[in-house]
Amino acid sequence: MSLNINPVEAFDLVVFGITGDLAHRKILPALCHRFSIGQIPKETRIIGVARGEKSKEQFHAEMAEALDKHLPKGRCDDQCVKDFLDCFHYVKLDVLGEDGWQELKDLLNERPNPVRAFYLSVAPSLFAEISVRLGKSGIATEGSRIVLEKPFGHDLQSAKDLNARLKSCFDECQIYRIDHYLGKETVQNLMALRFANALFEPLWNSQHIDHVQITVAETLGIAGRGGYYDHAGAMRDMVQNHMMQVMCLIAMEPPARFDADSVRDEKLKVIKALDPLDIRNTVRGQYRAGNGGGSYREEAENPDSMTESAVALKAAISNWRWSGVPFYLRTGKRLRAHVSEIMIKFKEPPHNIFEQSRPAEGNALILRLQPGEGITLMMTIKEPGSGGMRFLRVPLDMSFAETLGGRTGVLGNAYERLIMDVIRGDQTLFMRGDEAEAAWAWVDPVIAAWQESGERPQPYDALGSGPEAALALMHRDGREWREIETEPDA
Ligand SMILES: NC(=O)C1=CN([C@@H]2O[C@H](COP(=O)(O)OP(=O)(O)OC[C@H]3O[C@@H](n4cnc5c(N)ncnc54)[C@H](OP(=O)(O)O)[C@@H]3O)[C@@H](O)[C@H]2O)C=CC1
Ligand SMILES: O=C1O[C@H](COP(=O)(O)O)[C@@H](O)[C@H](O)[C@H]1O
Repeated sequence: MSLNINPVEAFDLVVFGITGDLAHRKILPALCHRFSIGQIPKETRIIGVARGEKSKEQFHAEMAEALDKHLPKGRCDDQCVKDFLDCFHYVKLDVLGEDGWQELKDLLNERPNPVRAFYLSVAPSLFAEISVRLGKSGIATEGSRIVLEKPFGHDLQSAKDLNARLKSCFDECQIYRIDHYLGKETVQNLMALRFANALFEPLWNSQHIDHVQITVAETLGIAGRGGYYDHAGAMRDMVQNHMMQVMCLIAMEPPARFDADSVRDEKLKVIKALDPLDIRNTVRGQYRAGNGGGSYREEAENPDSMTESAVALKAAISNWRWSGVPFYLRTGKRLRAHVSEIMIKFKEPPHNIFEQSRPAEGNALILRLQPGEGITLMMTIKEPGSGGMRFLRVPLDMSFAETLGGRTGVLGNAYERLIMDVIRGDQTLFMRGDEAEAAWAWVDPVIAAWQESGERPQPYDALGSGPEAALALMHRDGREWREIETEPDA
């Protein structure tokens, strides 16, 4: 199969926070890979910004080291890395100070490329300050794009304040709020599955679907990120953004077109149709030492922490399509497997003609986000050779790696797709400001209720199955979570 990589025009990308973890682990490898496959022209300029003094040679050496560490082997040979580094410039600039801004402006204006983008890979507390400075100094020109990392605010009020400050300098069409889950192949495939196939859409409603499960389980803990995480917790870190975005893509009505506003309008309608979360339909957990793993509180260096490292909840969407179909969401750190998946559980056949042997369960459609991206349809078939009609549940399995062969290798991480979308000016896979606010409006009251309750999150064993109460959340509805298959962490 041939690769469909459309080259973009040369662009100028300023990365604030070029020395940071995210820039090294995700942004640089993403750009380097797209450069190596010829999508990014060599006239592109990548301008790194941070506070340290660095010579050009030192900066290039640091970037080369980061690539050596984080770029998957075989993605780009030495000559290609060398050519890629020729795109790099460095500006020493403390975004809270006055120095360096003019140098950045002069560099950008020296021989400007048609597209100018600013990637804010710095602490969220700096987002508003940087965007206002870019706007007021004229460094951000008409049509410039600004990319904001997550978290977008800490609650509804802070998200509104940030939106207001951003919009004082940028139009909404210039603002790209990253949610890297939207860049994952299977998440995009969810839209292809629903809207490029006629098969599923007629079944995609409360008449045929019993319930939906969304699982994001991680084996990683919070070591090294405790400062941020202990003030956030799983609800803010994962549910308000990634999981709600995935839920929206499952639940939204077909947009009229696959363009930014059509898709985002439909997602927003889903968020607005969510019933307020009842605290009794939520579970929060915090891992304790177990199975050789340390406790959350040790990792957070906060012996009294009340922050949740796991959440499970039952959501209800009050509209014609989804009335009576629960959406169960669960996420947690330090669980026994690293798995992200969606399960659409269909209802059992309405009438059983096999009176002696009823198939145990209805069909299930499973979309695996990671690892081993793919789609599985659980079917019921007749057990071969058995006397009479006895049934087996078997998978109709499609692994992207097997089906698409070499083509999946070229995809790289979710950031690649999203960064290239910024350069192309396509906002479809980015959150709009009103979506981010609506998502906060949904989770804020539960976070407040948890805090008011004064109750400790339920302890669960590190590297175990998660809080017991999450199982009970399902059992009391006569349902079960899909078993998480243990696979080595990616
Ligand atoms: N790391 C991750 O896995 C993820 C990160 N994010 C988000 O990405 C953003 C960056 O995170 P991360 O890379 O982990 O953070 P780091 O702390 O590793 O990096 C922060 C960067 O900001 C720079 N910086 C800090 N203060 C200033 C300043 N006053 N002026 C100029 N530059 C400054 C630092 O450079 P220096 O100190 O050299 O000046 C450094 O390059 C955050 O918003 C985070 O929430 C989102 C999802 C995942
Ligand atoms: O944004 C975040 O996502 C990661 C999980 O991302 P994944 O692509 O590895 O599934 C999570 O670990 C982190 O806490 C959160 O900030």
